[in-house]
Amino acid sequence: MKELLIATKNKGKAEEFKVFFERYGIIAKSLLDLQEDLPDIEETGETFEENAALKSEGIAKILNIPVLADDSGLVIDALGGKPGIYSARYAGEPKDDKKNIEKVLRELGDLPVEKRTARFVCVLSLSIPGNSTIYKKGTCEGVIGFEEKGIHGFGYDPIFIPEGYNQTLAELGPDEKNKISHRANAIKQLEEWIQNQQ
Ligand SMILES: O=c1nc[nH]c2c1ncn2[C@H]1C[C@H](O)[C@@H](COP(=O)(O)OP(=O)(O)OP(=O)(O)O)O1
Ligand SMILES: [Mg+2]
Repeated sequence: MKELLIATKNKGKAEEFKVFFERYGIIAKSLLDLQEDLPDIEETGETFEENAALKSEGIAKILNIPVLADDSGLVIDALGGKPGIYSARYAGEPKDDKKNIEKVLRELGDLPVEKRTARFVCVLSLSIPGNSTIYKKGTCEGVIGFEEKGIHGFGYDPIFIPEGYNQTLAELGPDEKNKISHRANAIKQLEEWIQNQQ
């Protein structure tokens, strides 16, 4: 069975990647699975693509193996696209999902549902030593709810209601989320590459 390293320290993402890649007979390991503690990579880019590449190229260079990275975030129309690439640290350091959610809900206030449109964006970058990095993007459209609901998932899942549903991703749970999420859609784009590896 092949392995692929995902350059993430986010437990929620790592778990989703394990489930996705199992389908292809690939064991997805994250930085949390490694013995050595690799340096934290500063996400100083101005786009999801730049930040993903900083992570995948940075780790691929250190270990000299193929590395996949995920840079993702929540783009809210009424906030001019914020928190966007700043989603993880929207309410400041250290990153805190609960504080980030509270800040978003505070900023949206009682805006009506038709003005609460948003999308999750996921950019995957795959860096194979000696090759140029490839990028795949996935999105998931929805609206921001009025309060936190549900216990599954991570990040902004308790306030994100995907299009066509009336529950948050945190209420829907992993099986449903993994069919429709931005990350699932980005991974579908990677399928062709994966199939060529086997
Ligand atoms: O499916 C998702 N469900 C809920 N929230 C999500 C999702 N996907 C991204 N998000 C939020 C979490 C975090 O606030 C930011 C990602 O920031 P991002 O820098 O890509 O990830 P991170 O710092 O948590 O881990 P790492 O950089 O080690 O991969 O967007
Ligand atoms: Mg990050």
